[in-house]
Amino acid sequence: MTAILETIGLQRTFGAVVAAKDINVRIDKGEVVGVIGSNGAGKTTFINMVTGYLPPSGGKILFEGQHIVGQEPRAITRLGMARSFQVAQLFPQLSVLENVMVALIAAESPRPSFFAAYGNTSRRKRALEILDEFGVVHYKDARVSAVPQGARKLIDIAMALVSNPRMLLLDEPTSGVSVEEKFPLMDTVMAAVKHHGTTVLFVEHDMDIVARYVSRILAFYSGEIIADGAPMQVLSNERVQELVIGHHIVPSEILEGAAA
Ligand SMILES: Nc1ncnc2c1ncn2[C@@H]1O[C@H](COP(=O)(O)OP(=O)(O)OP(=O)(O)O)[C@@H](O)[C@H]1O
Repeated sequence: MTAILETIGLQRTFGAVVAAKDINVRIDKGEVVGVIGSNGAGKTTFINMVTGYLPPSGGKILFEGQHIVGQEPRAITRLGMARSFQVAQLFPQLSVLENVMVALIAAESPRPSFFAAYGNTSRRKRALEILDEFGVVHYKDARVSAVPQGARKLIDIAMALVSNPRMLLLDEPTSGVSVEEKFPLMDTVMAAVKHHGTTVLFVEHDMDIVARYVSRILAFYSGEIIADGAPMQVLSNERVQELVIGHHIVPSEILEGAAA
């Protein structure tokens, strides 16, 4: 079976800092992969390279078997790989619906025109559909700057999914979201990606979220993947507990997190 995403010998240095050291990963269609690691471990560097925002210093990246190193981020989006950012990338002065329509056009066209958003009923319909699916359609006419943080995150992720990508990368989807909002937010996102059959990879610091939503974990430390496997296996790995989580957790706590 062809992997949806494969990296071979992926490397990135910033001067003397090695942010990615020979990263070899293969992700199959339908997987939900969590990326964990302490600050500076190389998680965002990995996502930035895979989505075309940062050129690797060496190595290969294949999306559905096609080499994508050197392609622009927008070209990679059009191939079917979308992403969201740690801080939602929205136009604060535009309405929520306008933001989603801009995202749809950007995913469709090599040279998007903002004005192309208007007068196209099929795009408008699609944008409203995804806002409805994410439970935020009642904000459609609100300016993004007036929307609460949790809903803003959902809108950002809805924008990444609006073009029906086959793979979605999320950089800390629950960062800045309150404890009460984070599980409902992830439930909504996961229901949407399951419905669309989207393969997902997301960076997350919150181990409760990771334990509950992913089928596989990649643990990064100092530019390397130090563990790769099922959540139970990775979260109970001693090096991961020492270098990533910072404390010892027992398997029953992991199971509790997954079942909560
Ligand atoms: N543009 C840059 N210029 C110089 N060094 C960088 C740059 N981007 C990242 N680095 C360095 O590369 C290493 C990996 O950074 P990266 O942001 O990928 O880590 P991270 O795991 O995403 O951390 P965090 O959880 O804090 O977001 C760090 O040492 C960081 O300082």
